[in-house]
Amino acid sequence: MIVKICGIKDAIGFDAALASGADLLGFVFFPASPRAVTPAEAGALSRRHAGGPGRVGLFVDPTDAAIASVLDVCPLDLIQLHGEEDPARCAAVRARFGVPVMKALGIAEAADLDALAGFAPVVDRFLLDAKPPPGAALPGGNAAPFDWGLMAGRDVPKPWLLAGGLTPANVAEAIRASGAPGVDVSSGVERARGVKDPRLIADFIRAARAG
Ligand SMILES: O=C(O)c1ccccc1NCC(=O)[C@H](O)[C@H](O)COP(=O)(O)O
Repeated sequence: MIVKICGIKDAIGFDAALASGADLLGFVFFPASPRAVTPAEAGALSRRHAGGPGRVGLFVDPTDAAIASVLDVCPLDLIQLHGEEDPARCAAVRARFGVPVMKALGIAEAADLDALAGFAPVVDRFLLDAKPPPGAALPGGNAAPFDWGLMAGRDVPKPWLLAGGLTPANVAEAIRASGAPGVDVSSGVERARGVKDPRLIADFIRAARAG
């Protein structure tokens, strides 16, 4: 069970995710987010510990220059594309930077899963998330779940993470209902928007692994 803790922006969150055994840590490079970090801040956090969890850089329709400005100071193990990037853009990012790409797709109904086939040849992972609720200011990180049953028995063509509204209380059921091989969380391990809670991070990872 792969666990990604997204929206790490300070040493408390970083150290808690590390201590609790997270596999992946997400840094949000989207200035409008309450979880946003600068490239330099992410680089400094990364240097707190050599090795350990994989570093994921989350971008929303980034320019090449925006990605390069992060990679200059913060090595990434995975680039998460969480905007309207199409397969050609995913392929271009992957080829230009030589970093594996995880494409986030919003899911509300079974037909949304048809998009997976077009992306599969040019990405390394999928993050399957809820679509943003109407009026949401952010394209992700909205504490909104989708119908996990849509994933039951689905053959997803690449490794994938389930996201959207997961919490320590519901993650085990979400894994059971969806068959997900990995999970991603942000809001569900926060005590206030953008503020990670070490106890909730530990509880979430324990519940995901126990499920
Ligand atoms: O978390 C953000 O602030 C964010 C901003 C812009 C695009 C995506 C964002 N988050 C994406 C994630 O990977 C979240 O972890 C995922 O959407 C789940 O979020 P949550 O429902 O809050 O657990």
